[in-house]
Amino acid sequence: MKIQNAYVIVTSPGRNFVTLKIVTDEGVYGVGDATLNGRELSVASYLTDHVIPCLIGRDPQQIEDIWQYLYKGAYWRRGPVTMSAIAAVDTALWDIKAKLAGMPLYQLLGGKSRTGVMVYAHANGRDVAETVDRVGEYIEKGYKAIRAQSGVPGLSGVYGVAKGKFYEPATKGLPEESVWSTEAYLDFAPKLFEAVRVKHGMGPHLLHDVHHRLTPIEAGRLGKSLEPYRLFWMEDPTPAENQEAFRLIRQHTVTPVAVGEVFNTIWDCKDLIQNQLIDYIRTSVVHAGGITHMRRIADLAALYQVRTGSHGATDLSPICMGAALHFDTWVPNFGVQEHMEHCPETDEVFPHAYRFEDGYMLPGEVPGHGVDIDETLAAKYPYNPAYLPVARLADGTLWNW
Ligand SMILES: O=C(O)C(=O)C[C@H](O)[C@H](O)CO
Ligand SMILES: [Mg+2]
Repeated sequence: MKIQNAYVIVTSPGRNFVTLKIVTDEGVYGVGDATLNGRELSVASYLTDHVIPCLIGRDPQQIEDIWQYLYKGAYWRRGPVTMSAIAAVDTALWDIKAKLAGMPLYQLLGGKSRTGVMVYAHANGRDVAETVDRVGEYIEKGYKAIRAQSGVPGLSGVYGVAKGKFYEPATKGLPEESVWSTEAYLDFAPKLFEAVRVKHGMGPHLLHDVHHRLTPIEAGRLGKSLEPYRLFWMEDPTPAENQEAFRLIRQHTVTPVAVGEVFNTIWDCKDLIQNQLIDYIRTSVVHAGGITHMRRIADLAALYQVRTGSHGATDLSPICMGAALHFDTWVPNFGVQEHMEHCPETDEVFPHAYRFEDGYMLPGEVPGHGVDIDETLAAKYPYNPAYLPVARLADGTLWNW
């Protein structure tokens, strides 16, 4: 069997997505997500101009060899563009292999380790009252785990707070700018979680994303101040380039820490995991080299009782979500999966077998990862350039968004 054709589909049904389709000479095909929010066309070009010519004629069943060929063979290793491109190839090849086997992907990975994948929803509001209400709505829908984000008094355009029905940080035109104040946020965050616990009790798992905005000692203070509200995790409390920083956070708080949505390889998280500086690893199928590499990360994490909590915002396409749900169904050290609902246009372009049931998601039983792309419909939504925002302090200093 040979790879006969491969091509990239860029579409924007509600937001931009990049998809790789690999077609074999026996007619079986697979699809992989290659979306890198705000930098989409760089991955599309990396695939079209540099990767696809190397794929034609290869045996699509040699997933490991193709992964190694693309990783080692480029000489230039790692990075979000490279690893998203490799991820797209890898996801499409696993899709093909599972279709050939006539099995849902989780079976090929080793079968079910659980009956359903616990997912967390995004409750966000402009203020405490609205966020508390949103949490209530998700509890009503059956979610067992809910991330709470709220507007902070005195700050406009805080990360995680929706302008419309669907939260989407990327905007058309040049990057939007917002002003950040750590002081205002640190005073406010414990009040938000106190209000959520007072209204909804200690039952639901609560999560919170700090989105890389604090220094290590500030993160320690935040974690300590949130301890009474027993968070499931505090996410990205500080940028993770300097991994020693997490030791300092650990010295001050037992609030669990989740990191990794911007990581691309096992090398980005090796020290954090081996030194037990985090509790959840948030790497995703699309940004960390596909199923093949995610397995390596999860196996390393398992040695240190670090569990998975994969990134699953709306800029990760339904194809990534489908592949992630098969992975989550198998992976022994699963923690939780992020789930942000896609808009109806996105769902229509990417027909999928996965579904939500009472707080859990199920990957479906169709052979492959169970997600396809309707190319005719996709062609109706041309690429729409958009950027992620940037944040500045009140004096204009560029900060972490
Ligand atoms: O979902 C999350 O936890 C995020 O932090 C979302 C990111 O900001 C988003 O995926 C960036 O494209
Ligand atoms: Mg995040």
